[in-house]
Order: sequence, then structure tokens, then C-alpha cells
Amino acid sequence: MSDILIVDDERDIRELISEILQDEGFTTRLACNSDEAMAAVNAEPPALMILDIWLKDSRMDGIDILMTVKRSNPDIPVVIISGHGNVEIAVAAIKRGAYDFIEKPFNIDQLMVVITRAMEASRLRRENSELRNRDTTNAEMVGQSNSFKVLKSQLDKVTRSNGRVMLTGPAGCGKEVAARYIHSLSNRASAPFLSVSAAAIAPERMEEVLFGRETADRGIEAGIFEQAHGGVVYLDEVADMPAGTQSKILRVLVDQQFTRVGGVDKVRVDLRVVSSTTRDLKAEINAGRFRQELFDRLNVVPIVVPGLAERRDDIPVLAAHFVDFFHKTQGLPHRNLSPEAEAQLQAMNWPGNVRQLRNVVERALILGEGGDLIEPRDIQGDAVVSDGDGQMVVSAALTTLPLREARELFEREYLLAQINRFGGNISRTASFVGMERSALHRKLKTLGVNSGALSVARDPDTAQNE
Ligand SMILES: Nc1ncnc2c1ncn2[C@@H]1O[C@H](COP(=O)(O)OP(=O)(O)OP(=O)(O)O)[C@@H](O)[C@H]1O
Repeated sequence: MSDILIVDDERDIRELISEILQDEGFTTRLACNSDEAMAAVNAEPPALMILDIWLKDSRMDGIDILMTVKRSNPDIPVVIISGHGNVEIAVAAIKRGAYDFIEKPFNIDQLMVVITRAMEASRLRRENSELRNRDTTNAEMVGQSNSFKVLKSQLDKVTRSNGRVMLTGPAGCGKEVAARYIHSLSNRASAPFLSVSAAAIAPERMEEVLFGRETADRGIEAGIFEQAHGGVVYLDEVADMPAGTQSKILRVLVDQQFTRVGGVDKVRVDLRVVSSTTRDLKAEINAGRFRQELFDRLNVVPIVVPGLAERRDDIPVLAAHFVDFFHKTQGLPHRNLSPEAEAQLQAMNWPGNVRQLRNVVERALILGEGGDLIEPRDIQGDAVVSDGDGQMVVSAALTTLPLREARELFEREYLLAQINRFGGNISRTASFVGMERSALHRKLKTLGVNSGALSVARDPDTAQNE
């Protein structure tokens, strides 16, 4: 049942409001001055607070109480009661974070409309932030390869502790999933998990986003650190953090407290920090772009999340997991992978790691040709990916064939490409590929290539040689 705190110095009004609310099914607590009000909030934050602006025999007036409460409990909706003709003060209260105001004298209907709306707005805000942070599908970590088991056992060891963890690994390999896994198994699981992407936030907004802000007209707006109180903050790609923010975060980690932008009061929070990077932070430190002291603080437990290429055994289970996922969440058809398609996925290059695999599966389900199984043709578009490191990349068609057939297919494609390159001139092609002319002719014949029918422009030299 929702509990409402009523703060008014006039006993009649307190009790009248209390009776009305109890009739509507709320429980109530009453306070006649700031000391009683603060004691009640500190004992147990109420679901809503009704606050008179003018309080006799009180250390703080309503506005001061409002500001103090909003500092420690920004989520409590506060409805102000103002005297007739005091609209400016009421408006000032709203700017400082009050939800709405009612003017004395008010009737029951007015009171109930405002309270119902305030409760509803606060419920929606809570639900939204819970939805944002409790994306359980993202906490699910799938895998069975040896390197995945090593990763999982390292994560399992750190979940119970409070130690700061630095996750290192290439883009899309599952660092955030690993961070959510730590959170979901820790004793902070019921508190928020909030993710901050240094790359996605403009440097000039970073401090506001992290620490929140206080302004005369809008009052207090809590930042990520404050919203995550009791839980886990995930700092994604710390190497992208502007230098100024690095120093400020370092100070928060040392002092365990911070000041909101534009504010003076210290805010104390209890947080666990998990961070991640795709870059070599030692090199960033040497280049003067990342602070050594911050690295030392964040890197208490370093954990490497391997790229997908290092755990190809996981590809079939991950792909099946994504098929399930898209089926359940987006109603895409549930199609299993054919053994050939699995083989192809396992042979592909994965510069974008698990995220790329997820995209490939999604595309196959959306654009695939139907039928019960996902076939290599459904994933062909991504089969040949250059990794930029000069590593050999095997073409999609080859990965599904036995060696002899794959070799023939390769030879055929290779020789046709060379013949085209040399304008159909078999002598020059033979010389380039390192074969006798007659041997090349024989080869083309066994491969079923009719060299006379090659669709290339023939130069006079060719005609002469043929
Ligand atoms: N082991 C896993 N099991 C299931 N899904 C995974 C796994 N690893 C990664 N994913 C999925 O792959 C996608 C990318 O993962 P995530 O965002 O955690 O990667 P990241 O390393 O944090 O990426 P970036 O460095 O780009 O921020 C997400 O959709 C995530 O759900």
C-alpha cells in the first residue's frame, strides 16, 4: 500500500488530508515541522509527500525541506500546498523539483487528481528506469568453448567481491554482457546496472551525465552515479573519456563522493565500477591520453574477453541462441542452421565478433529464402570478409566442401580469373601461373572449362597462339 507523508503545521488540515487519503486506501504519516518531516523521510522514504510551504515553529520552511529531500531522494514526488495568492512561490517550488501544487482552500477532488497524477508519473518513471536497466536478455551469456569456460570462471570469482573489474577485448565480443553477468550474480543484483558509453556522450556533457546538476530553475537532476547508488556503473570504452572527466572520476573513486555540476554539497554514493576498453590502455597512457592513476584504480581485476575467432566452437550455440532470441522477441521464423551453414559461419572472419554474428543471424531470418533451415546462401553476403591483417580468408562456397572438391572449385575460379586477366591469352596465363601451356590446357579440360568458349575478348596474340 502506498505511504504518503503529510507535512503541515495546521493540525486540522493534516488530519483532514490524512482522513481523505485513508478513505482512498493510502496509509499516511503526519509531520508538523521540518524536524519531524526529515525524521520521517530518513526512517523510510514515503511514496509521496504533501508539503505545506509555510510552516510555523519549524527550523526549515517548505522550500528548504523540498530541496533537502530532493537531494537525498530525488524520486519522491512532492506536492506543495500553498496559501491563496502565493502562486510565485509554488512555481519556484516546482522549479526545485516539486511535482505540482494545490492552492488553499482546496477540495477533495482537486487534491485527489493531483495525487493520482503524481503517483502515476512516479510509477512510470520507476518502471522506465527499471526496464532500461533490467534488460535480462542482455545478461545471458552463451558459450561452451574452453576459452568461454575460462572467462566464465574468472567472472564467477569476481561476482561476490566488490573489486573493480576492467574488461578488455575487441568490439562486440561481449564485454557489456560480461559486466551484466557480474552484476546479476552479485549482491547488488536488485540495485541498478547503469551503462555509460564515453564514446556516445559529448565531452562537454559528460560531467553532467555522470554527476548530475543543480540549477536555480530546474533544481536537482541526478546523474548516472547517483541513480546507480547501491548498484553497478559500467564505464564503456574508458579510453574515450575526456581528460577532464578522467580526473573527476579518479577523484570520485578516491573520495567516494562528488559534487553535482553547479552544486556545492557533496553527494555520497555506494557503487561498484566495472569498466571496459577495446584499446591498449598502456599505449594510451604512454601517449599521454589516459591517466595512469585512473588505470590503476579501474584495473584492480583485469579480465580478457576473447574475440569470436578465438572461440569458434561457440558459433553454433550462439547462432542458435540468436535464432531463439529473434523468434521470441521479434516473432521472426524459427529456423535452424543446416550443417553447411554452421560450417560456413565457423569458417568466416568475424571482425565484429558476437555482435556481427547476431546481425548475420537476424538478416538470415529476415531476408532468407524460407524453408526449415538456414542455408549457406542465406548468409553468403558476409562470407568473404577481409580482416585487413593479410590473414587468409576462405570463401563461403569452399568451406562446405571436402578438400578435393574445394580444391577443384578453387583452381577453376583461380584459373578463370587469371585467363580473364590476361585477355584470354593462354600462353601468358600459363607463364604467370607457372605451368606448361599444354598442362594448363589439360587442367582446364579436367576442370570442365572449355577454353575456347571463354567469354573474354581475344587479342591477336591469343588467336595466334591458340
Ligand atoms: N556470450 C554471449 N552470449 C550471448 N550473447 C552475447 C554474448 N556475447 C555477446 N553477446 C551479444 O553480442 C552483442 C554485443 O555484445 P556486447 O555489447 O556485450 O559487446 P561489447 O564487447 O561490450 O561491445 P563494444 O566494445 O562494441 O561495446 C550483444 O547483442 C550481446 O547480447
